[in-house]
Amino acid sequence: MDGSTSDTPNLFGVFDQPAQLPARALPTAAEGPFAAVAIEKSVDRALDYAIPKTLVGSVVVGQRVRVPLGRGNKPNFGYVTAIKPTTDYRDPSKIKPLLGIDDKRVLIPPTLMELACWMSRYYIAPLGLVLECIIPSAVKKRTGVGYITFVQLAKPREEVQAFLEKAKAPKRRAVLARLLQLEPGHSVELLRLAKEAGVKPNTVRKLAGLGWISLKAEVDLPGMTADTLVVPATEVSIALNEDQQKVFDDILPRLSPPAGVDGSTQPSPSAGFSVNLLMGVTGSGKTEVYLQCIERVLAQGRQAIVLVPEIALTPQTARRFVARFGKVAILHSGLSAGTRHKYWQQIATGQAQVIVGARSAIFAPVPNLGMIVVDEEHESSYKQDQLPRYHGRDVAVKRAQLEKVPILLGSATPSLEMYERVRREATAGNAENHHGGTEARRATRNSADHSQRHDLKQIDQSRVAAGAKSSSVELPSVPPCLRGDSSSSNYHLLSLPRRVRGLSLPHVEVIDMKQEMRMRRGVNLFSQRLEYMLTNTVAQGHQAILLLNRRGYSNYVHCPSCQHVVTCKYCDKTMTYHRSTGEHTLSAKIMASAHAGQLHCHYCLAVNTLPTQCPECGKLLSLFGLGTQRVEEEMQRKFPDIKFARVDSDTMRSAKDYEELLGKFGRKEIQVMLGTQMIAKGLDYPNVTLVGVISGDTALALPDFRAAERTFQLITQVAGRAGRGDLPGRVILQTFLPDDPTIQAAIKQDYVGFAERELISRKEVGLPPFARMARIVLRDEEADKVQQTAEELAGELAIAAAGTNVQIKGPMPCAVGRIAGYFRHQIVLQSPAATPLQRVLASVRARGLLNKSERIAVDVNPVSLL
Ligand SMILES: Nc1ncnc2c1ncn2[C@@H]1O[C@H](COP(=O)(O)OP(=O)(O)OP(=O)(O)O)[C@@H](O)[C@H]1O
Ligand SMILES: [Zn+2]
Repeated sequence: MDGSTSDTPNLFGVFDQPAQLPARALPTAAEGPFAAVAIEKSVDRALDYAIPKTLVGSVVVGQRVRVPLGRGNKPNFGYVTAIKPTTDYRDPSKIKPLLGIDDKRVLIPPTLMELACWMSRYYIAPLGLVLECIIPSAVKKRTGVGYITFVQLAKPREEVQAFLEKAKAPKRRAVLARLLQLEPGHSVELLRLAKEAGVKPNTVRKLAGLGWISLKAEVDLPGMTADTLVVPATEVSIALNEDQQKVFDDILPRLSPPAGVDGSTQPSPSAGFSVNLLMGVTGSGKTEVYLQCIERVLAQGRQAIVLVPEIALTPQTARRFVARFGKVAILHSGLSAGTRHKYWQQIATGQAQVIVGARSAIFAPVPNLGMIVVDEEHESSYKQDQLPRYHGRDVAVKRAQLEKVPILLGSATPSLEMYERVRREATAGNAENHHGGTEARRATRNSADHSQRHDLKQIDQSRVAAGAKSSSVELPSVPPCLRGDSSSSNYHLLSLPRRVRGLSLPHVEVIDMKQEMRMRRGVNLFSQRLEYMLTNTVAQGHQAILLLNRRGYSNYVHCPSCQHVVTCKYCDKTMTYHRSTGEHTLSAKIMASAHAGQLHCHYCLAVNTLPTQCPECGKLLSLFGLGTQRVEEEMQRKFPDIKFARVDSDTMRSAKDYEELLGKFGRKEIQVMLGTQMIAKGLDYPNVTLVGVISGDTALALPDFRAAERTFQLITQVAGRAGRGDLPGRVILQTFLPDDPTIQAAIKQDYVGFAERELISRKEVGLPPFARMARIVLRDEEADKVQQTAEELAGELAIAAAGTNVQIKGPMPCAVGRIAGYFRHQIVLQSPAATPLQRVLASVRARGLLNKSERIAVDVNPVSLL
């Protein structure tokens, strides 16, 4: 970054009235300094502009500016990424001057600028687009900002004095006389001046037209920042239990501020960047550990950012932060533009101490970051599925590294990427620095015996903290500079192997649905066991959660005579039947004509009516496959007295709907919630004693190498909702594949066992986390054309990859070969290491072959391969 940022005006300086230069007939300016500007549009590089004399010193890195672009010199917005004395342009005389500063504030502080540049490189996204995504549009548009007009004399005091002596107009005299009372060079608010002079504001303004005074509009900062953010904290810390305390003590030294921040001169040897993966079973009190770590950081006058997968789905978690700290900004999608801007301003001034939000909260411009927490780090909703296709968790790790602060990642089911990396780096760090890795390992094993559920045999547990004898003590004898790359020793695996208050994990009972089908007549969505348990649970006044990870009624409309399956006209996907609300059907396998409802495509959102007969042979159609609507129907029929609610994106239109529903569930007005993965996350209701998984298999068959991982995570997470109060929890897991190893691991809630097995098979076939992957999806309305373009691009990639260990796979049609009328082909790049892969992509990008367009999407570290 350029040194010129050091004299950056206060982040909240006044907004400039944009300095205007005529757009046409731009003077050329060969002299420096120059500003490199990333245009908001998708120009894939920063362009140099000359800084006009009048603006030298005012233009700084991170500001939003106006620049001419293209032949017509059309004004465009962009962000200053660097100030430089010279330019690399071959003909500097052709360089255009910058038109003006749009906003005097530094919208992108230096570290965020660095982060943006990294994202642009890493995720193959134009820098301007990355910056666009970092700054909320309400901030750019300055929504809700009030202005105050200030008045100042524009002529020498003597001249004003002389004028006063002869002028007749009493009102003007009053105004000018008042201004003369000010200290030279000072200004006064227009409204106040008018009032004090006993004139109308307009009278004052007229004096500006006559040249006597100058007016200057300044942002009403007090109005912007003084607000309701401060809510009195109502909750006090809970005393940590032994496991939590061990984890906390382990992290504590890494939470200390760098030297000087708290007046100390000695830097703590472990302060700075560290990655801490907290592997804690469901209900083990991870959130309490986050809260107490954050408390420390706030006490040092620093701020914390907390990422949660989706605010709307985790209102309980968000509330706990507010209850504990008060000055918390919760960035949820329901904020008005004005509030969003206000929050941004409050964050930037350090008034908001804790920022809680979904992935984009990682861009909060906090002035003095102390730590980052990523809750449920395994969640795929951290990945953005449009440009820039970043992963919020990975960007968070990068930001922590740039800011030299610790990051705490928590999950009961860590992503294999994170787990493998932390385990590897922690071990490497230990082996390198300790020479005692094995010893530490032995010590860990001896004392880790209480964690029966975590089969620790196979992993190198050298850094699992809880239950271990402080195994991840930092290594004071080795000065930081000798530790080599920080990544070798800054990774820590921490664990909370037990639930709080001695509660046990719920018992999981597996029901083989094949057998169930043989035993009972007809199609039964609920096994006898689940029916029994449900009745029993409700009879005892307890509550239940039922999971079915598919919405709609039936995902498979099929003709039993000719085997025709109804697919979307625009996608290679079966249509899902959605019953109209209020409609009832009488049996699961029923004539289509008895149904009223529509066919929905979950890919392109197309909606059709359900055909009355098979379009191929004219016979009657059947409905196959489960959806939440169908389970709802069966609930109504079998348990007419149970008060239950269906929770999926069709019934929950807004965050408010969901909050209301959770409120009812909390007050026990609802006995059973039936829903998609929406209800699998973070819910903490002590009265829930039963969790039913209607079909454990829905995600297993997806053509994606993460299918097993997703299945394991989902089952374990939803199982974790049971038995969080004093009563033990039970889980009924229905499956057609009771012997599948993933289902087996899920039954035992054995994360380590699952992870180790899955990692071995990923390693064998060279899939992430043992390979870096990038996926390029091309699309076109014409099948031939997309194939041809894909082949050309694959050819170029192959040339760029020659002599490297980057494999180019494809082009091949995507698993979903057509979406919304577009044919889709993909090319997958894979390499054992990240760098060569990045190099290949960079070289092809530099030739303009990956430019942003509707027809090509580059996804680095994709989370889905459909
Ligand atoms: N030391 C403690 N003693 C007693 N109760 C605790 C303690 N720590 C946390 N709790 C309580 O236990 C419950 C579960 O804690 P928390 O929600 O933090 O678990 P978690 O690990 O984040 O769960 P999950 O991952 O399943 O969402 C909460 O109600 C919390 O208040
Ligand atoms: Zn479709």
